[in-house]
Amino acid sequence: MRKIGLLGGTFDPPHFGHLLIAEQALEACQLDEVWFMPTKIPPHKKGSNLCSDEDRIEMVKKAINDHPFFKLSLIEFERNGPSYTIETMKELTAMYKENDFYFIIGGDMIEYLPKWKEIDELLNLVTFVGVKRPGFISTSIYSDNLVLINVPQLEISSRDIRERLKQGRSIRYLLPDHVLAYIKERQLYG
Ligand SMILES: Nc1ncnc2c1ncn2[C@@H]1O[C@H](COP(=O)(O)OP(=O)(O)OP(=O)(O)O)[C@@H](O)[C@H]1O
Ligand SMILES: O=C(O)c1ccc[n+]([C@@H]2O[C@H](COP(=O)([O-])O)[C@@H](O)[C@H]2O)c1
Repeated sequence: MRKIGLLGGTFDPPHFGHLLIAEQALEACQLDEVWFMPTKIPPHKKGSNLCSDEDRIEMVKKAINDHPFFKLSLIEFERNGPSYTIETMKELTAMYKENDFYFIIGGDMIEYLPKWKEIDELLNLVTFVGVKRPGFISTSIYSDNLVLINVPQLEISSRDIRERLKQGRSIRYLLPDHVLAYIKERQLYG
């Protein structure tokens, strides 16, 4: 069996926090690859103004292109409606029977897992990898299907990056240079 990590996210824009947790999960869980999986419509961020699909996809490509084991999955762009993980996992487990899937989530998401669509069925299809974060609970009722890992803390978020850009402040060293150059070239978030 191949062990595949999945990092689902809005990636608006992708940043070093995403790359760090993917790398740490790869190592801690001895994964073969991590697939970055942008959401078409984030299920719990309805109504938010996202960058275009094309820009978010392009930025993820630029963020991961120098890593041999980071890949891009566009599976959620093939469906309409909110990108519920249960629907994605049903498709992925049917398509890749030789893979075991590990879904990586930040510590802020752990306590919201009970609210995810069809969570009990989802837990049969995937193991969650939760990245511990200070200030957020790191225990879960799903301890049988949730691996908790420690990673160095990076207080970087897409929201903060968007805010900084709106205010004309620097975002250097918060995300990869190629992503930064793309944001400037396309005049995103300004
Ligand atoms: N700095 C970070 N440390 C740990 N996990 C993170 C970090 N940033 C994002 N994540 C996790 O990565 C996944 C995808 O995150 P997402 O694309 O929503 O980015 P975000 O920075 O949380 O966005 P926003 O600020 O717009 O809410 C989520 O599971 C989130 O918890
Ligand atoms: O399926 C759900 O109910 C569900 C609820 C909230 C978040 N998710 C997934 O969690 C991942 C991170 O979400 P976000 O909004 O922080 O980018 C992304 O892949 C979402 O599709 C999934």
